[in-house]
Amino acid sequence: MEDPSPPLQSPTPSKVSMQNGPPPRVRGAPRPRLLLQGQRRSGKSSISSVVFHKMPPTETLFLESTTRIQKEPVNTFMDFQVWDFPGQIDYNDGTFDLEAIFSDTGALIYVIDAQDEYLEALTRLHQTIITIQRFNPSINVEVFIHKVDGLSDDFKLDTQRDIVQRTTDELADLGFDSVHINYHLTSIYDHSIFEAFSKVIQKLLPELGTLENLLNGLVSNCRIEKAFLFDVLSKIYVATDSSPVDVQSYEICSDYIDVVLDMTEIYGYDRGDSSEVSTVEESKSSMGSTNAEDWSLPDQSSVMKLQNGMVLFLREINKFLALICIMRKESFEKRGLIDYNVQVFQQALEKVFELHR
Ligand SMILES: Nc1nc2c(ncn2[C@@H]2O[C@H](COP(=O)(O)OP(=O)(O)OP(=O)(O)O)[C@@H](O)[C@H]2O)c(=O)[nH]1
Repeated sequence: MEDPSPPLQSPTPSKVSMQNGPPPRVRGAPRPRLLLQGQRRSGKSSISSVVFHKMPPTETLFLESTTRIQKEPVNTFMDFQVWDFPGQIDYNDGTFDLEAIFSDTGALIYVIDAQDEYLEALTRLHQTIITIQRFNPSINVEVFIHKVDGLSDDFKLDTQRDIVQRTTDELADLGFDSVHINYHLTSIYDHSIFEAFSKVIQKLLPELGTLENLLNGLVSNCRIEKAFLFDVLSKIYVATDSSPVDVQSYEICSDYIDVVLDMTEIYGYDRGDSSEVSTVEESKSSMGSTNAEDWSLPDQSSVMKLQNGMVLFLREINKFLALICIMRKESFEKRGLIDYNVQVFQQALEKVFELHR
């Protein structure tokens, strides 16, 4: 990889978002809720810490066992809550208000430790799905087959096949064959956990189709190979164009965000503390701020030329979102066209979020 070229439109790269406070949201608006469940030590708290708190994976070795439900607000481009359940919890002991827990939950993320014996975890998963169906049949059920870093590729796939088969058979026997479940192979030691979370979050976005269409337009107008709209703080990708995502493209874009953030932490200039914004009692969306201050930031971008003739182009969209494109060197030569189209894309995004308020 060559040295990153200096930002084209700014003498120093900006702090993409780290310096800004939590995004403002509508007071009292419900936050989509994600439930993290699974057996003890399956890795629930580690997932939440690595994805939302930038904890280095090796430090999760020292996490203590969760003893009560941890309700954590996550303030990124979209405000939501993650509820981390202790592994040993039993809902059916009569002490829980199941309706309150499950009724307006966006997704159940059930974590299974793939390095351990998982039959008991599967029994609990099946019971949980059946319980949830009573309160919220439309919930997204996402199974993270987790800690796959220690497994060979064949073993990973065999494990996934076995889990899918047992779950499908069991639910069909109990008359729940219409429940749709998504399975993800995950590990905190690579990008797979961020990719899986991206897919979970995308399903909660009513604007997803529009965002994809906008990205498709951008990609075809500027001859971009792949474009991602990233939430900078969590490195979750909010949307991408409709060409297939290959893991390498995702990984390189995600690493690029880390590079840009690290650089801006050290060399970025202070653009003022916009955290004041969140203390002002204004009516704002929980999804993509429409506050003029957030959207009218000076354009910040960064470019990196890769050895294989490709170019990585990052453009800050607002204080939570960044667009990252992978394109051929020749396509990047039409820089004016790219800047113009990205500006149009940015304005369209602003309107989309405004409309969904
Ligand atoms: N190899 C590997 N280990 C992991 C992974 N994720 C978590 N772990 C380890 O699993 C252990 C348990 O993780 P926790 O996050 O505390 O598990 P938990 O599900 O929150 O456990 P409880 O709070 O008891 O319910 C820790 O030692 C983590 O380092 C992973 O992807 N791969």
